[in-house]
Amino acid sequence: MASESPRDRTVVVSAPGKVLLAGGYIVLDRKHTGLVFGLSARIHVLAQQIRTSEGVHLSEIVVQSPQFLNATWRYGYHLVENGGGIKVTQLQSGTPVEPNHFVETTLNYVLSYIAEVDKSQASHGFTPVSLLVLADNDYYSKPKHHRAGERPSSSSSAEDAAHLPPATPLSDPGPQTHHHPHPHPQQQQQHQQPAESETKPARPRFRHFGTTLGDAHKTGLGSSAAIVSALTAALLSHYLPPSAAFDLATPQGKRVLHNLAQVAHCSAQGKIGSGFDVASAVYGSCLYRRFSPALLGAATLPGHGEAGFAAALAGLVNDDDSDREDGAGRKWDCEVRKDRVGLPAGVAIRMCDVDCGTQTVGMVKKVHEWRDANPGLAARAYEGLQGRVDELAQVLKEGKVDEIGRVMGPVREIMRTLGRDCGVPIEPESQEAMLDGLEKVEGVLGSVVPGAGGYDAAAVVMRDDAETEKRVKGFLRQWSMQHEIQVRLMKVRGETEGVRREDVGDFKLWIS
Ligand SMILES: Nc1ncnc2c1ncn2[C@@H]1O[C@H](COP(=O)(O)OP(=O)(O)O)[C@@H](O)[C@H]1O
Ligand SMILES: C[C@@](O)(CCOP(=O)(O)OP(=O)(O)O)CC(=O)O
Repeated sequence: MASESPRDRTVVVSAPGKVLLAGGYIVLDRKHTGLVFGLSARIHVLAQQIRTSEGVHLSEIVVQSPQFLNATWRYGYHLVENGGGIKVTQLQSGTPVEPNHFVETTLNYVLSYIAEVDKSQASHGFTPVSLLVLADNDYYSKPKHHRAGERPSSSSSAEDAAHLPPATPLSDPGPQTHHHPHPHPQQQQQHQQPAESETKPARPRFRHFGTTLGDAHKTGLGSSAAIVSALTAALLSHYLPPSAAFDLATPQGKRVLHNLAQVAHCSAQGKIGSGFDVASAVYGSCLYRRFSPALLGAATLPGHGEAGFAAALAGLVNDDDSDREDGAGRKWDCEVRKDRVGLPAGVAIRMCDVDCGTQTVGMVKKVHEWRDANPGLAARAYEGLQGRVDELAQVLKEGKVDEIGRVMGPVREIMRTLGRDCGVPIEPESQEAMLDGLEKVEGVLGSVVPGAGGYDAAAVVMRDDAETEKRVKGFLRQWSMQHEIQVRLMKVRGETEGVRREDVGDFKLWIS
């Protein structure tokens, strides 16, 4: 008899989105740090064993995002020879499903790690698991017709989504159509509602976006880092037995999670960024110094599937060949300073989504070209920005509300100048004008273009009261009308906590 019932292994883990309030570009350099806040918008992953009828053997891993159309990814897996790790293969049947590269890569890395540290998983095979991804609503914009209190006028993709055919059970390996094997409770609720009900239905906690994931409009909160981190944590918590000592609540558990999620995220991205987004998904708000990029080079880690990959991955993630107790021999040399970050009481960091359709590609590449061509100038600009990052962190941490504006102004100025020097729109004129206007609204303490900058987002540090929120929304409404763009204040706000286990009871609707 199995010692654990399937229910025992059901876990829900969530990880927050991010906003790099100050330190864009300089944080790519280990000499410098960035001030990053976790966000209240989280991506949750519910892992539960798929229960099969007696005698039926399934070796599937099913990932579903029930907020999107055609978003069920089914995988088989096999052990690659010569210690190349576990490789998952997407199973297609019926309507083809677009691959989900971040999910697939995370499964490859995390299952390889688990099979390496717990050899019994490799010999017995992984028990079939369902992984449900539930993203807080602010990660994606609403479909246009739901904006500004409008009601949908006719049949639309969102409405179609609300009338999807009934669901097939998760354990059914039969042909797939574009509907969700796991029904969206919003759909279930819709069917249960009395037809004559004229009352506005309650806003669902996880709404259906009525589109495929590929067509969804992202609001730039760092969905890929949050999903990679939450999926990694859910898999580790679900599969590793207590004897393997993976515990998300401990510093060692967080370290393993952080290292593994960074490696998987970099691989899926196809580039090694600073990693501030994964660090804040795991640890929450912090002053972040990056890890040395060489850590993930071919000298440390063979490619996935290559001979020796699994053992090298486990060694790198566990970082267990460090020779000193204080960790000084550790390979992972990133720094996460949570003690340097805080927010004054009564002050909130809020995010604006700017829907302007302007893309900013290759900004990092251009900034680096400029930096390499102008080392002296660049070093001065980077040092100047570092000074302001530290000052801003200190003012926020020490609760000096009256000084926030004084220290945020120069952050904007340096970013704007950097953009002009490099010929990239870090704080383009349209954003400059909007932020100037926003900063005149009573209760707004400061604003910036977060992260790499560009046209599509703004972060506002403001007094956390209903009156200020009303004035800011009013300003943005007017600005949107006058400039024929859509700018809206999202509900999401800066929050300090990183990854966390959620109460499974809060997700009862989603448990099969
Ligand atoms: N709700 C979700 N369900 C499944 N996969 C998701 C979800 N949200 C994001 N992803 C994954 O993350 C990718 C988006 O990553 P990216 O373009 O880097 O966006 P971001 O800037 O938000 O991190 C998607 O293509 C998908 O692979
Ligand atoms: C330039 C950067 O320092 C900051 C980019 O921050 P964003 O928040 O703009 O990032 P994305 O969500 O990936 O678009 C690059 C980095 O640190 O990796």
